[in-house]
Amino acid sequence: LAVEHRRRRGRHPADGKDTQRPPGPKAWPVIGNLHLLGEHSNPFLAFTALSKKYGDIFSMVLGSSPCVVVNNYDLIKEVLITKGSHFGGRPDFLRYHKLFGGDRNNSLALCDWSELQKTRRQVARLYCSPRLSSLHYDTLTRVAATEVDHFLDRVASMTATSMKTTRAGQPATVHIKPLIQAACANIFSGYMCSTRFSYDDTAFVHIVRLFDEIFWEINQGYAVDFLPWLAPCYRRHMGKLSSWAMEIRSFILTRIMDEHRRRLVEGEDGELDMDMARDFTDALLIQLQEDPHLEWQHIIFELEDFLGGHSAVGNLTMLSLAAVAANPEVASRIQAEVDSVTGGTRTVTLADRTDMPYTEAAILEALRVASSPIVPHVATQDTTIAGYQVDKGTVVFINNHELNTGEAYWEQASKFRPERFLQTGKDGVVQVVKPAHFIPFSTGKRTCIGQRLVQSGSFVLLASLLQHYNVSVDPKHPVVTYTASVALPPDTFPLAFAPRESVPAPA
Ligand code: HEM
Repeated sequence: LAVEHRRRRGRHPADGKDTQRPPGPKAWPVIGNLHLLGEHSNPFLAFTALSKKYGDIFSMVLGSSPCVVVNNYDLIKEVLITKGSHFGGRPDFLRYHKLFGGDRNNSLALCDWSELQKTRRQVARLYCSPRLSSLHYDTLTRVAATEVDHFLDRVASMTATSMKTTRAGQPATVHIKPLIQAACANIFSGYMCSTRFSYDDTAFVHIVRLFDEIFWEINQGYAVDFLPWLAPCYRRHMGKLSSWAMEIRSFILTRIMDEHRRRLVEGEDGELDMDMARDFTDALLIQLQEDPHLEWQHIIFELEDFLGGHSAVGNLTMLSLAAVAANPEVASRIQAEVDSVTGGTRTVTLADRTDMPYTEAAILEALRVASSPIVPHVATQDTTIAGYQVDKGTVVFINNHELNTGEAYWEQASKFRPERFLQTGKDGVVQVVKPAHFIPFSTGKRTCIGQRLVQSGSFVLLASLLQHYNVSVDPKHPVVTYTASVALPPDTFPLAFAPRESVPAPA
């Protein structure tokens, strides 16, 4: 009752006048409005339905947590940009702590905003947002090219094996997702840690699988997030999360960190400086020496966090591939683009990306349709949105699903149409243009750091696959995707592959 009462009226933090809280459904004892989310297959569909009744900003109570949901672009901008500094916190979900050694502040994405996070973010940005034509971008291009060769070799052998059991002339059914995940993991570890693992290295394959399990897991919503007293019922589940994360950390320590430390820190007598950093891992170790506020566990978790980003890229690549397989005209246009850029004489590389706007647009379209959620923000002070009072500690949900799929924002929103992101300039050059309301990586002070890596990794894998194969949906294995999620389960649908004729053999 107290929550309900506080929710209805309050004092404006700045001027002390009575200010209205956003309208919203009446909360039940104990569960608040959680049941309303259960009425739809996905919370974002529930948000959109509730916004029709209560307006574009409304409040609700989940368990005992006061929440506000914003549903249009202007309100979203107010939260993320104009008042970004009022909404820099993250919710305190038990699962988030379990994944990061008992403290979610070990994770850059799930921590509350602080000076320490600002410093960690600066180094991460340098490596994880490599600028075009920078040395880091050159390294990424080289690493990705090496990986694509290994990847295509393995796809060729998987396709050949599958074809032995397929009728002549039929495409091969291939469970491609684990291989895509492994290739992405290698692009990330090659770029961030100067280390590549064999696809036959069972410990590596296992860790890639665990990362994918965690990515799927972190994209689910659980009642225990808002009803922490349910924790005893989730004990086994939480234990599983902790043990996955511990296994990953131990792999990173023994297979990556130890070598870097031996080479860099223990091998040097004098001062270390950033110029000596060969890669992101070195940079973290040097930062640890330089910054008294940083501790060993911070950099281990940071590396784990960023290496784990490969899972998101792999899932997006798989979704893009599935969307292209289901839309053969899109596949043909990508193939025409890649053939024209490479002249059919070499395998596509990351350097071709700027000349392949249609392929880039297809990946953006996959991102739009998938509509990956923006991590909830939390008000770090008493403040307002659109004049409504919002108390410190309120969880703010950003309904970007409406932004990505609403008819108000997109023509033929339900269709997969990459060309919606293309514009021909006066000089006749076709360019990728993103409307301002398209913010798949969010915007403002907590915007995604990994977007360049995302676009690079998914581009090079999607383009090289389509360069060498016609990919289609296997009628026996329909494509199943999930609303408002870029995540697919680790065991997901296979796709059908038929080698194209007259394309260059992988090096
Ligand atoms: C499909 C791929 C990805 C999508 C759609 C995506 C999207 C997002 C979104 C929506 C946020 C939340 C921003 C906010 O709360 O306002 C975020 C945060 C973040 N992302 Fe990504 N991301 C992807 C991949 C990656 C990768 C590959 C990395 C790292 C290599 C990464 C690193 C981060 C970090 C560190 C944050 C937290 C920033 C902060 O809270 O200060 N992301 N991402």
